[in-house]
Amino acid sequence: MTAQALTEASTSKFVRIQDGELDLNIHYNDCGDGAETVVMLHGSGPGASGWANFNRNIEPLVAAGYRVILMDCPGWSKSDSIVCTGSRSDLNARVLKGLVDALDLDRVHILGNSMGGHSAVAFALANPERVGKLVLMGGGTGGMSPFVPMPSEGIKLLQGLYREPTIENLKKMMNIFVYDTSDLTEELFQARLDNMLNRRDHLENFVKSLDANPKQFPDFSPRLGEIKAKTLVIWGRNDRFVPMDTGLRLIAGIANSELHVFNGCGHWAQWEHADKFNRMVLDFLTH
Ligand SMILES: O=C(O)CCC(=O)/C=C/C=C(\O)C(=O)O
Repeated sequence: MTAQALTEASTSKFVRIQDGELDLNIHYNDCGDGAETVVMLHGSGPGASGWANFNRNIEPLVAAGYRVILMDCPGWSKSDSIVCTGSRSDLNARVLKGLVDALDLDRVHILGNSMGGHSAVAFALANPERVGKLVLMGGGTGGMSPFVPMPSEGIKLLQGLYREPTIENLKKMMNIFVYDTSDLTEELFQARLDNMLNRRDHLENFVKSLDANPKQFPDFSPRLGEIKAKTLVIWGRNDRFVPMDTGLRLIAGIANSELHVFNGCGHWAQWEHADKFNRMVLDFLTH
């Protein structure tokens, strides 16, 4: 498949993951056919999906010869819905293990945004032999910040949007989500709202999950030293969702890691600074 031919519809696939009490139909996009695979894991905002989070990053990686898999976590997009009362990071990691087993992939690089970063770290802790390199943007572990009151202003707006999914609340959240809001078109807002409202079960289950367990993303700080994978941590200097000092905790814990901070960048580095981000990731994966 050529990079130009990639669309959400033409790459859309499903897999059934059965593991203990889990029995879930999981949606993913399968792009390119390179020998090395990069899995991309999206964030936890309402209406998020692999395609929505990474649409500016897929083609450059496919063109460079990677197979790119976008997994929609349980509770998002076309994947089955779920109420999660424990660690959502570990739940996503279990589902990803099911997916890489089903696709017969021995080892994958994982690129995770926010919740996707938390889930990538959970996967690396549980399955170290299955991980090539890690790229963590605006996430990697939950936990408190010594500098920013938690939940952060962005996370409060995100949770408010789950409880009251209106276009006004969506705009309030998106307007502090990215640093430069000029790329946030009415079309983008509408597409995101449609994604959200198409799956009210996801919205309701997220709220039930939060009510049952407000700490969906545990603090992995004490275990970060176990991660041997080469890791690139990327943050936005102006991130108002997951504070930048989380990135410092990650590089303090993961020995083989480095941190890049984008100036003029909110919580969506891979979208806000896509060209430089893509070059940086390709360089990191190749060397
Ligand atoms: O609460 C956390 O630590 C994670 C928050 C998070 O995952 C937010 C992500 C939002 C998006 O990536 C999105 O809406 O696209």
